[in-house]
Amino acid sequence: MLIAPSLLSADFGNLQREIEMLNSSEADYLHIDVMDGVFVPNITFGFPVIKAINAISTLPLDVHLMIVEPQKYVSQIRDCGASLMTVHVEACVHLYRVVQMIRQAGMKVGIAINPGTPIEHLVDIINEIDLVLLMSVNPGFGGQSFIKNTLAKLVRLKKLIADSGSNAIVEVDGGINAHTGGLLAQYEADMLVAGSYVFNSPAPHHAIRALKAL
Ligand SMILES: O=C(CO)[C@@H](O)[C@H](O)COP(=O)(O)O
Ligand SMILES: [Fe+2]
Repeated sequence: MLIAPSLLSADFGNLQREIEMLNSSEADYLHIDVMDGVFVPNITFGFPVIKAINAISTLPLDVHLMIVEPQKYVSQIRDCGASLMTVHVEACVHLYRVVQMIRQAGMKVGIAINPGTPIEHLVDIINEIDLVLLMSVNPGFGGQSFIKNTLAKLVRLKKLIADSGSNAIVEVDGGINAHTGGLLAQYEADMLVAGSYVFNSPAPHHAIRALKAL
C-alpha cells in the first residue's frame, strides 16, 4: 500500500519538524491540500508555501488542488516541484486539455472525484491518467468521517480501470484510519491519504507503518 500523509493536519507552526518526521517515515508521498475558498469552503496555502515544503521534503509531492480553473496554475505547480498534480473532475470544463497540460509539464496526472460524482464521469479519460483520487469525504476539511459508499464506488472504479486496460492507480482520501484503511485494502485501493490519523497520533511513524502494512 502506498501512503501519502496529508500535511493539512500537521502543526503549521512547526512545519519543518513535521516534514522531517515524514522524511524519516515509511511514507511514499507527501499529500498537499490546496483550497481556494471557492471550489471548497476553506482556504489553505499557495505556491510559496508549497515551494518551501518541497525544499525540506525528500518525499515526492502529491498536490491535490481543490480549486476552480486549475488549468491556470499548471506551470506554477510544476515549478513548486510537484511530482503528481491532481485536479477535480468537477472543476474542469475542458478536462482532456488540462490532463494534456499536466502531462506536457512533466508531472504525473491525477483526477479527483467527489463523493457525489458518479465514476462514469471518468470513462473517457481513464486511459490518459496515472491516478484517480477517490474522495471518501466531502473535500474542504481534515478530520471528517469516512463515507461508506466509497467502498461500493471503489469496486466500480476498479472494474472500469480493468475493463478499459488503464494503468491508473486508485488513491483514497478522507477519514482514513487503521479500520477504514483495512477495508480499503480489502477492496484493492492502491494508495491511502491520511491526515488526522497520522498527525493526531502520539506516534506518527507507527501510524504510517500500520497503514503501510495493510
Ligand atoms: O483533501 C482532503 C480534505 O479535503 C484530505 O486530504 C484531508 O486532509 C484528509 O484528512 P483526514 O480525513 O485524513 O483527516
Ligand atoms: Fe486531499
